[in-house]
Amino acid sequence: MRPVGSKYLLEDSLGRGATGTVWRGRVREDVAVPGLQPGQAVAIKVLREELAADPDVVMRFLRERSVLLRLSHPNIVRTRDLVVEGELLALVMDLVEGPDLFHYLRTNGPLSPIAGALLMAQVADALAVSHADGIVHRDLKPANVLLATTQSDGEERMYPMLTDFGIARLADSPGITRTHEFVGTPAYVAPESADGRPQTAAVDVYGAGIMLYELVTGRPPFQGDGPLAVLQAHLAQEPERPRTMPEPLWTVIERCLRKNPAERPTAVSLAHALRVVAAGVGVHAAPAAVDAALSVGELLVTDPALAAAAAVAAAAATGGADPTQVLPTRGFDPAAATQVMGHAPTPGAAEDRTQVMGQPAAAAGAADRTRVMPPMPAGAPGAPAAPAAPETPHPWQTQLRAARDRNQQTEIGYFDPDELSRPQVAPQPYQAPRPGQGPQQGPPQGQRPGQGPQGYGRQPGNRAPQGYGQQQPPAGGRYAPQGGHAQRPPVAPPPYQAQRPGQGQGYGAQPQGHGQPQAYPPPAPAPAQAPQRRAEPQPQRRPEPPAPQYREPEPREPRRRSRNRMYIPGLGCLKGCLMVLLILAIAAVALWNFTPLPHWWENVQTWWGEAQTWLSSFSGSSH
Ligand SMILES: Nc1ncnc2c1ncn2[C@@H]1O[C@H](COP(=O)(O)OP(=O)(O)OP(=O)(O)O)[C@@H](O)[C@H]1O
Repeated sequence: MRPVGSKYLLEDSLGRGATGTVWRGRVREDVAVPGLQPGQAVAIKVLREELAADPDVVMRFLRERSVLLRLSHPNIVRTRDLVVEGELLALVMDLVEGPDLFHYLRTNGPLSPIAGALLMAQVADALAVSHADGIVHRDLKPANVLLATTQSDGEERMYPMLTDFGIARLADSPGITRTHEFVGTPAYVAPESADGRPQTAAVDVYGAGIMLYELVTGRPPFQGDGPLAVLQAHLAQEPERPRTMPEPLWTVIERCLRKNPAERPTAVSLAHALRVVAAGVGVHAAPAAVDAALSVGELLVTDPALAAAAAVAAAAATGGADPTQVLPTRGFDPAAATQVMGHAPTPGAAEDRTQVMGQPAAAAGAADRTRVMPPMPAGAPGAPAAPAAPETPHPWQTQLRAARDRNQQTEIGYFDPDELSRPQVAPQPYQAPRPGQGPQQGPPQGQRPGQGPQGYGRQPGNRAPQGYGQQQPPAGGRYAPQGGHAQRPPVAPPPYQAQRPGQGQGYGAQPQGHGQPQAYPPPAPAPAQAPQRRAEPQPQRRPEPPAPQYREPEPREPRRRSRNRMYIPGLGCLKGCLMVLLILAIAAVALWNFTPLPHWWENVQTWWGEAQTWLSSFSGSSH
């Protein structure tokens, strides 16, 4: 066991992320740590050496120590200690024995709308508490939600615990991420983060919206063939409502995914709204609950401070007001949050920001997991006309790339400066499933099967194309979110699914006339493109075989000679012969000296002499 600092021992590695390695550890038996028992098991995140070596990160680490330590909520993994010793920075956290949501989804597939809403309601609770304390998570994603287990009524139940609070902020050091870079996870990155605007609590709400979408559909709403395309989509594309998404849930998601941060709901109202949705979309929902769910939009309250800030920003854009005033000051400390983003609203940074904002930073984008975005290259659309200097990869980027190689969850976004000037292929919109095909079956258009980001595009084989009716509650019904929902029955499909004619077998299989009102009209049809394409099938043209082309025979490689300049023809053979002769000579000497051969030779000579004598005497007597 390796010691960490003077109080902890590392046991085994639990996993490695972009910012460090998480270890299962233990408090030393002979020390006292407030809130922890001697010998207690803990999780220790040892930050990467590059972070520990950065004075800016160390300073921030120390400065935020008290904030991180006091952040306490049932759905937040508690940080117990921060270790700063020599070249080592580590966070000591409560150990959560359970999978993270990323791996859970990969193994079990998407959640039902009710389970997804209830799970995210608890995540939103955690966000509300942290936002009230001035902490923006900034890297919300399934990998940062651990599923803890608790016993209730003799049954194991799972509930989410948000981890990695403040890590993205710690890692975002000017010394590590240069101008125009950010630490984040592209699939979950808010548009304002993507283009370098100040990041407020609204970035977490955006991340929550992406996660919610992913939880119930199995894939994030914005995808693309690479980081650039994904970030572009965040900035420019509107999310598509999947056909099977219940309307109230879609209302919530759509509001969270607004491009304008001021239009997103607060985390508090999000948590409340999600519980209302969960109560009103089930087949057994009471009519009043169904009505409440349909009016969920009214519960989603925006932050007036953000709205005011947006107004100031708009004024600044037109009249040149001080953009630093854009930041809201209520509820959390956005200035602090912004200052550590590497896009601080200092005059210099503001200049930088203008440059970044001109960039379709989507264009600078990334596809997944924690990623450090490289600086915006000169020559990109909107970039200042600066002399293009070849950039060597920042050590942090190299480290992150290595981390990506080790851990699928982490990717680094390098992009070729030329790539920015090339038009990006926008990801195809959500393609409606064919009749009889499940809403989530198969990857989106333009994506090969099994190619979905982090494998989410792939649906587990146990989910036939039957809509939510096929979706199991997590852990085979084990997941029962806290807060009075623990005893909910397994999720059943919402009424509208059961009553839709002409759908896959799952719909027909639902009991009819169960006394529930049809809560929601069928969702709006899928984008016009897809049905049109199906309704008017174009004659498929067979691709013409390529014309046979004459290919020059490749010149033969010159024969390789030995490095020995003196080449004697036949020397190889001669050497072999000499070797054989030598071996034969040695064998002959050995035979002569170490066998009775000389004696036999003497006998042979004697017999030969006798034979000659006998022959001569025989011939003499015959004459
Ligand atoms: N408190 C904890 N208790 C138990 N396991 C944990 C804890 N914190 C993290 N882990 C596990 O450690 C592994 C690495 O966590 P980490 O946060 O470094 O990874 P990540 O979120 O995938 O990476 P990153 O966000 O840096 O890209 C994950 O598999 C996670 O489940």
